[in-house]
Amino acid sequence: MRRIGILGGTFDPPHHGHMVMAEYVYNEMELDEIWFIPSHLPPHKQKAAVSSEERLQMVEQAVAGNNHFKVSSVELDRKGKSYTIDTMRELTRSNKEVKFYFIIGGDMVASLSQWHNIEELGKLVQFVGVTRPGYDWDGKIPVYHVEIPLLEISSSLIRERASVGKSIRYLVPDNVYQFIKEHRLYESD
Ligand SMILES: Nc1ncnc2c1ncn2[C@@H]1O[C@H](COP(=O)(O)OP(=O)(O)OP(=O)(O)O)[C@@H](O)[C@H]1O
Ligand SMILES: O=C(O)c1ccc[n+]([C@@H]2O[C@H](COP(=O)([O-])O)[C@@H](O)[C@H]2O)c1
Repeated sequence: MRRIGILGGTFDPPHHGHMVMAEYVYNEMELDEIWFIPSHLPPHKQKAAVSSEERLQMVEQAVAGNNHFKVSSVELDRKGKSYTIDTMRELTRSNKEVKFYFIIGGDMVASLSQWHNIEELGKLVQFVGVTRPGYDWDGKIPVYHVEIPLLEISSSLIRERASVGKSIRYLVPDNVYQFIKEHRLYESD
């Protein structure tokens, strides 16, 4: 049975926090691949600042050169709100011989119980929470923990810095940095 990690996100833009968490979980959980899945409309967040197409292209740039990182456009193709249950129903139907691990940041672990159809989702995937040492979780849905070096990088930080003309170099993979500059993303008008 293949073991696939899923990293869903808005990726507005993708940054080194995403890359480190994906690589650590790949390594620590002995997975075969990690699939990055950009949301079309994030379920519990404001609409992304840039288009789905631009976010998809940035994620493709971010994973380029890593053979075990792949990108799936399943949520962008489905349109509408990107509930994880819909995505995982679709992926488990079309990948019978795969065990899926859904990777989330430590900040999301506590709100897991509010996810759409969480009971069913918990049967389709094994959740993996990427957390700081000592993070406690006593919810109903079991979550494996993988510790990563704490990286206080977020897409919001990057959007904020770019909008006031500050450098975002080294917060994102270099080709994502080049893409953002070329397309003048996140600049204020
Ligand atoms: N620096 C980080 N360390 C650990 N997990 C992270 C980090 N940044 C993002 N994540 C996790 O990656 C997943 C996708 O995140 P997302 O694309 O929404 O980026 P974000 O940086 O959290 O965005 P925003 O700042 O716009 O809210 C989520 O599960 C989130 O918790
Ligand atoms: O399905 C849900 O109810 C749900 C609620 C919150 C977040 N998620 C998923 O969690 C992933 C990270 O979310 P976000 O908001 O940080 O981009 C992304 O794949 C979302 O679709 C899913």
